[in-house]
Amino acid sequence: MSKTLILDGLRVAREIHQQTQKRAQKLREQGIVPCLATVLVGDDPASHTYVRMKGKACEKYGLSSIRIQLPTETTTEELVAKIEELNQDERVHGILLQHPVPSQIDERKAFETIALHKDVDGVTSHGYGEVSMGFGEFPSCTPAGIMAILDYYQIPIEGKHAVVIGRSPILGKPASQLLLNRNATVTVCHSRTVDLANHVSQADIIIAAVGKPRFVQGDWVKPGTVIIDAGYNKGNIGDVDYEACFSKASAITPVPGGPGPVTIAILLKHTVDAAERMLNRLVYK
Ligand SMILES: Nc1nc(=O)c2c([nH]1)NC[C@@H]1CN(c3ccc(C(=O)N[C@@H](CCC(=O)O)C(=O)O)cc3)C=[N+]21
Repeated sequence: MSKTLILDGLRVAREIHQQTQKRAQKLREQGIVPCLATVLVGDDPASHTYVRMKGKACEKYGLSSIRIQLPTETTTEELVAKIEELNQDERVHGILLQHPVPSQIDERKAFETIALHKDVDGVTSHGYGEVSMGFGEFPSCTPAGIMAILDYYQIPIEGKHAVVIGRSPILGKPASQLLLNRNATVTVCHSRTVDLANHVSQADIIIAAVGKPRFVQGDWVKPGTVIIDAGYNKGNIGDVDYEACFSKASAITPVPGGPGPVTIAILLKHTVDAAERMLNRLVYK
């Protein structure tokens, strides 16, 4: 068997960040500081870590960020009001509401409140719909990051059979749409799928987005498959049994160091995209 290629998310992220940093610098010279607002409800430690990483990345690459921290007992109405305020705030170009929110909150309703032009995280149904139709500007960040990894390593997508495991609104479902728009043949598997292993064994590309540690087994995988592990379980463990799948795959993302860092790079890129668009509206209006 030939050697397995490790798809290095840090390398892909670095390249995206370099471009973002240049564009952010240009914007600053024109008097606009691209700004991401992050909203975190409650005190889940993992969510705190992710949000902190997003804020730090903004700082490092020349964006500003506003961090909104709301208590665990926040109501849907309070969260919606906060998001509406950020929609109105002209300094803010992108809004990220960290998923998951505490269970008393209607998360969908909160997501839907985000103004489309600030939905850099691709969580609104409007944004998702546009992305699915093939003209959306801000696909959700992990799916966009997955595509960036495949493209960076020039992995062919057209005509390939992609099996997406998971159908969540900001990961599996939009990932399947992006792959479909690139002319992959897409199978979407989920918790009610019958004979999952059989579906997975027919994949040329596997996107693991289930949220179960080391779920995808080596003996499900056809030799030569490209494996993208988009899982982020406790302790930085992916959704793929890495050791067992590595020997079968032609290429595989590690966790950490796979789609995670690229997700953040895409989020910042989208924020700069949104800021550039606001500037263009000011100039050409
Ligand atoms: N509205 C919303 N949008 C999201 O994009 C979103 C979200 N909610 N909720 C949680 C998930 C998870 N997520 C990750 C981002 C970066 C890493 C990442 O960079 N991980 C590093 C390691 C992290 C560490 O060092 O602790 C890596 O994989 O190499 C992981 C996971 C974004 N998410």
